[in-house]
Amino acid sequence: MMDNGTGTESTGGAIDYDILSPRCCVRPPMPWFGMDIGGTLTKLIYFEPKDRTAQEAEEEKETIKVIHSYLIGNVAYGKTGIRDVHLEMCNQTIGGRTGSLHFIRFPTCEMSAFIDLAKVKNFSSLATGICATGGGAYKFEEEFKQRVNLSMYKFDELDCLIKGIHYIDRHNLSECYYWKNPGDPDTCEKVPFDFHDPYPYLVVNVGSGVSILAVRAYNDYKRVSGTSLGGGTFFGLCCLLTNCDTFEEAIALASKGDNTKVDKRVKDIYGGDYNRFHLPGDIVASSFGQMHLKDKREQSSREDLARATLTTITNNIGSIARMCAVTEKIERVVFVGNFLRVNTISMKLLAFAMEFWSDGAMKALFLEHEGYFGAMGCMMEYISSRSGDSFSYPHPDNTTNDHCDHRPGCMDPDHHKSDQRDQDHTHTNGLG
Ligand SMILES: Nc1ncnc2c1ncn2[C@@H]1O[C@H](COP(=O)(O)OP(=O)(O)OP(=O)(O)O)[C@@H](O)[C@H]1O
Ligand SMILES: CC(C)(CO)[C@@H](O)C(=O)NCCC(=O)O
Repeated sequence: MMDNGTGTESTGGAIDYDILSPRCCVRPPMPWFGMDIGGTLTKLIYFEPKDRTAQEAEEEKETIKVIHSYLIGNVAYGKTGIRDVHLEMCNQTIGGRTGSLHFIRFPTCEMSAFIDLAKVKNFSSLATGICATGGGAYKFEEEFKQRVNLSMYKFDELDCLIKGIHYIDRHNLSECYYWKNPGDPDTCEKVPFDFHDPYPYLVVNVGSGVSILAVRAYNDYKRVSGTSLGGGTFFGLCCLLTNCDTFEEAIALASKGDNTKVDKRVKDIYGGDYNRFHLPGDIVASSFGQMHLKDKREQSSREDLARATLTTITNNIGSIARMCAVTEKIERVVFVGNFLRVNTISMKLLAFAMEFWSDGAMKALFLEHEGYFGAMGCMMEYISSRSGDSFSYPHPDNTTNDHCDHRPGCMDPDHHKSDQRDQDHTHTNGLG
């Protein structure tokens, strides 16, 4: 039997709830995390409750205090863990508790150090398990069990992705944006986009690999395609070609490079435009198409190679996304995933390509929390699954800040009883 941090004891895999505290009676005990263990990066969201009474704060277990001050007192953890402070979301009401969401990431190859940390911080005295999504939730399940006696509460990564997008978009007014005039460096600007009525839309999740989903309603999506040429390919090829070490370095190199020294453009082949099929001379006809020539190889710098790699991967993703959008008859395409982190080059390229190749019919949209939606959805799934129903995840159409008479981001069940009925109705063939 294990103490689960609520003052009750759990008798198996499931977490018990403190029935003595009405505020906690149907909610999992703190701390609340959502974790997305991806092929390259692990994303961790931590919910920091801000509504504790003085007595609750005092009675809080020492382990919770230690974990809390470690996470909130730092912005860097070890050599590679980072808290993205600029993404923090304050005044969020989730599962009846109000607090802040903190966004943390570290390379998945450091999972062993993370497990060590969970051991040192005595996490298993608080909970019998950890909720996780992404491939790593499966891959590392055994290791978590063996080394820290924590079970994995696993949730599907694409369910979590969609749920996370819906949650964060509804609770951060400036989440969604597009690039206006993406082809013109002088006038190009980031413009907020009202994603209030989003359906249907395509999600292109550019992580290590790429998954493309068509989302037709709150509880209706399918994975329509994918490609293994994703963010991992860019980063991997860039390391090989330029000997860079970090993603940030790869992007910095690309920002100073010129892909036309590496690629073959239409005008390198035609001497100008290929008018009959409306192919302007400036577009890439063949990625890396000049690199069979020794002198061109010698003239191309690390920066040029990084830029060409970024352009190649980005254009390929844009092209597949556009074909999926045509097939699915969808005009709004939302690009997410950490490949887009600090990567305005790719965002503008995608925005330009989508507009150009669709004659202005399609729009590329972007979200500020880029790679964190899976982890967010995971936290939502966890809270709703552990509370025995889905009260904490009401239908988003009824929970926008506009519709809620209560606090922004309010997800208090008492405030949304009628929303709940809507959701119960629609959830039967839901995402899960
Ligand atoms: N600090 C970073 N370290 C490594 N890669 C980074 C970093 N920042 C951005 N990236 C890019 O983000 C990609 C990973 O994105 P993301 O975290 O969305 O995917 P993932 O969950 O690891 O992968 P998958 O979903 O395919 O399992 C990397 O392949 C790289 O292109
Ligand atoms: C395998 C996943 C889903 C892991 O997140 C992702 O990396 C992906 O969608 N890769 C592309 C696989 C494909 O070729 O469809």
